[in-house]
Amino acid sequence: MAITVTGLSKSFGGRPVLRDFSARFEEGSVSCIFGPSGQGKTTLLHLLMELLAPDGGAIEGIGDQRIGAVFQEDRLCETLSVLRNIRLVCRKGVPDEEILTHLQEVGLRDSAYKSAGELSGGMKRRVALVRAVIVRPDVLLLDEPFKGMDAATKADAIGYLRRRAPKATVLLVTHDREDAGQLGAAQIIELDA
Ligand SMILES: Nc1ncnc2c1ncn2[C@@H]1O[C@H](COP(=O)(O)OP(=O)(O)OP(=O)(O)O)[C@@H](O)[C@H]1O
Repeated sequence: MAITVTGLSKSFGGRPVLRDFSARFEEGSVSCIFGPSGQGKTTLLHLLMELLAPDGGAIEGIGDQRIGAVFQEDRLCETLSVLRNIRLVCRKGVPDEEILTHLQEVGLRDSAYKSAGELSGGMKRRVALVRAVIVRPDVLLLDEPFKGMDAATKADAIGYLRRRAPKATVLLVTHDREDAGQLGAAQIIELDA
């Protein structure tokens, strides 16, 4: 189902962050969201996830869909192993082997039994990406998911995303213009003042 956003507005402490923002995200499409720091990219994702309420406007088409998210922060349980972090979002009965296969695809199989807190920044991002993708989401909301990854690791992560979530509606917040081409983005949204 397509997601439609109409006339969305949000202010914090009287300062407008989003003003009359409208967009349509077609089912199964990739949209990249660019814009300088502080222009409301993360806020937009939080509104779509209903972590924030808008001051005005409407969001339609997302309510019944399964959402996977990579937040701007990793939001991992640092003392739990990588495997356990991912298991937290999986249904009962998902075998370890399935989780390990996902981890292998992003180059993390050898880190499966390490505590999340021991990983580098780019490794944590990949764990967060697997955690978002493994639930087979209809909608993927990704806030700078490739932060801290070198070019080769990022290429692997993009390949993983395209292979494992080919039908998801993807909204990707990024500062890297090349991501749009690599992900075959159908739409580019510029948020700026
Ligand atoms: N919960 C909040 N309370 C108060 N102000 C907030 C809150 N969330 C965001 N803001 C403010 O809203 C503005 C937009 O923040 P947001 O994180 O959406 O920007 P962004 O475009 O994602 O930036 P960046 O590229 O730096 O991640 C910022 O000025 C931020 O300080």
